[in-house]
Amino acid sequence: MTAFASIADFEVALARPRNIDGEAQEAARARQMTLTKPAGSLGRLEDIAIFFAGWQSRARPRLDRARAAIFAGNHGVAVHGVSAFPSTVTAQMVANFEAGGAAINALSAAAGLELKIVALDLDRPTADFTAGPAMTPAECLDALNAGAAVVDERIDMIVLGEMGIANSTAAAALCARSFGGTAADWVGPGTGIDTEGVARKAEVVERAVAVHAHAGRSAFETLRRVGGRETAAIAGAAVRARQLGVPVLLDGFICCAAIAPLASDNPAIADHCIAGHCSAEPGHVLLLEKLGLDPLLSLGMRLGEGSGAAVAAGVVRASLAAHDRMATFAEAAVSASL
Ligand SMILES: O=C(O)c1ccc[n+]([C@@H]2O[C@H](COP(=O)([O-])O)[C@@H](O)[C@H]2O)c1
Ligand SMILES: Cc1cc2nc[nH]c2cc1C
Repeated sequence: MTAFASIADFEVALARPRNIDGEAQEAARARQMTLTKPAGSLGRLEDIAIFFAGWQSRARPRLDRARAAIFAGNHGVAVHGVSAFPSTVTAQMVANFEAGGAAINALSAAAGLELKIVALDLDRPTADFTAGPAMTPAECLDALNAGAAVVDERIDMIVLGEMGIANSTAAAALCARSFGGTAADWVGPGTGIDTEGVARKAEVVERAVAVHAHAGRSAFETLRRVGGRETAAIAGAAVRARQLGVPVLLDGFICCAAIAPLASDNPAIADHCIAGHCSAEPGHVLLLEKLGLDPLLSLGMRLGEGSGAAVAAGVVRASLAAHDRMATFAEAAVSASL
């Protein structure tokens, strides 16, 4: 069954998101105060446990089933020489994911995540968005639903990631259309293009913003005009996760750029999301600020494929383990104060 039967269905889900369970959140906050440590001494680990409690509606949240979903797509905009790699690498890397040889295979296994790879019509790249919309409405709705399909109510967390040659150009265009600023604010080296390449990329993004300036600015229109199938899928997965109360861990610049159009429609839409890390792609700092997200890690990573979020999943696991397994002052007969 598809999550979003129509564009209107998706728009309702975006406009009327589920709220956090304040009672579960309060119960988790109260439990934190009873654990054998000075209050607040586990820093952000305490906040993460309270956040998970609120979204999972459980005072002692769990991470028994956590899933990483990596979406892959190809991009017509690649014809402008905006990536250091050819588009054929997208399918080659998907084969590598499936064979178990990529960074995400090692990192998701290390973090105890179930890994799901979703290749989205790789032999049918999106249209070049400097000439017209990247996707038809039907194609974009299909991609949103492909994303939504990886989320179900039995999972305790969804980690989102992507793979797609040239998608850092699409990501920059999504950010520029969602949050304004100049193309130069949002472009960077991606897979490793040189200064000249970055300038070319900025021109491509500027042209895209101009070509679509007349069009509606809804999240759906932005996702379909200048995004890719994998970024639409990430947006669909995030909105579906919100409907089901499943916390989301976001990866790097491209993954967060998929949320930008949603947040420009509804600034509260990323409230159930945690940014796993801050990527080395320069636009990510500004994007995180616009999304109101404070990344868990900053390791200079810029790989994508969910890798930074998978590393951050280890921090989430640590947070929930401490919250669940620590003794209380009463249980351990430790004096709680002077
Ligand atoms: O996650 C990031 O912040 C990130 C930063 C730079 C590059 N990437 C990855 O590199 C690809 C996009 O880079 P490019 O140069 O082909 O646009 C895509 O497969 C992404 O997963 C990812
Ligand atoms: C090799 C390679 C691996 C990737 N993983 C995510 N994006 C990527 C881009 C390239 C080029």
